[in-house]
Amino acid sequence: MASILPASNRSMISDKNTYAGKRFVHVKNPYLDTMDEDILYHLDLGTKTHNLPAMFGDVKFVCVGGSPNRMKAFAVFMHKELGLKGGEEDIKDICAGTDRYCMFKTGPVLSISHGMGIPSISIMLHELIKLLHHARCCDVTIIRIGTSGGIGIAPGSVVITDTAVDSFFKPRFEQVILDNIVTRSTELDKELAEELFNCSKEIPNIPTLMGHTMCTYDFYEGQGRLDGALCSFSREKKLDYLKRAYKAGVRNIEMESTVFAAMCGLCGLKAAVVCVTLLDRLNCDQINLSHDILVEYQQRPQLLISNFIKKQLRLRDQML
Ligand SMILES: O=P(O)(O)O[C@@H]1C[C@H](O)[C@@H](CO)O1
Ligand SMILES: O=c1cc[nH]c(=O)[nH]1
Repeated sequence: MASILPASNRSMISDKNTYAGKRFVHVKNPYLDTMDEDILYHLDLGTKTHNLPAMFGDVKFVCVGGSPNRMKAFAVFMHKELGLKGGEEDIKDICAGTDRYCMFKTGPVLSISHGMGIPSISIMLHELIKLLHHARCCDVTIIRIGTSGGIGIAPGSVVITDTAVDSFFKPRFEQVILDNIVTRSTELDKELAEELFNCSKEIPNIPTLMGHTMCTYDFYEGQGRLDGALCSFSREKKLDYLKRAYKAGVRNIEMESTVFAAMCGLCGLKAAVVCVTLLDRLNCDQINLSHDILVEYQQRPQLLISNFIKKQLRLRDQML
């Protein structure tokens, strides 16, 4: 594991990579220490080309989501909510040199898009975690704000994930490394999920619940949809699967939570997943919401997270 501390200080690091009460982001790769330069290719950033501690050292909250527009909208919203100087035009895409991901920073909040699915978010997370490590960030909370399909709950409900599970309803993420399958835990920060749930009680008219989130490798067959280009199962089999998922505690389905939980957990980031549901999969497969409703639903997790961040910052100020 690479360390940002001089060797003489390493005995002061606890198991959780804390130092003098601070929780640092850690990487678990001995080769990183031996590299003269680290190019974060898909973010268009690097340790020699950018002063990462100066650019990102104050980051305390990282919010990620699939869509670039949603993550830009979230950064603009946070900027206003935090009462920071300057307007929307000042919030620029830090990764503009690449069209793989978008990244916006406002005060201590970083907002990044990750595209769709496990491979896409995984590449982004490798580079983001290295970025936070190189920038010497500490006490970082990371939250995925996404969309999902609900099971047995009203569309527009917000699900705070207590456990991310795979398609077999198991709390694990299987990563193929060389020709081995490595199984990693998908445990999320329970305290953070509880805090978010308590925060949601202060926001009227947005039904919010805690439940398991199932993460799949595909939107269509992988989520038991009958409306893809391919479908090899019956309506009865689909409903039987989704009802078994519900019985196992699954309340929504998306495509990133297991790898997100696994990677953030291994690297010392406090992580949560908060997704709005766009439909009830027990009733339908197609998303037929109007544009306005879709936009409003996507703002629901943003509203909750912005309230949470403001609360945390107020608490921190009181403690200083
Ligand atoms: O964060 P988003 O809304 O992209 O999350 C879900 C899971 C997939 O990436 C995508 C499928 O529509 O939405
Ligand atoms: O049904 C849905 C809706 C959004 N995202 C998903 O992964 N599934």
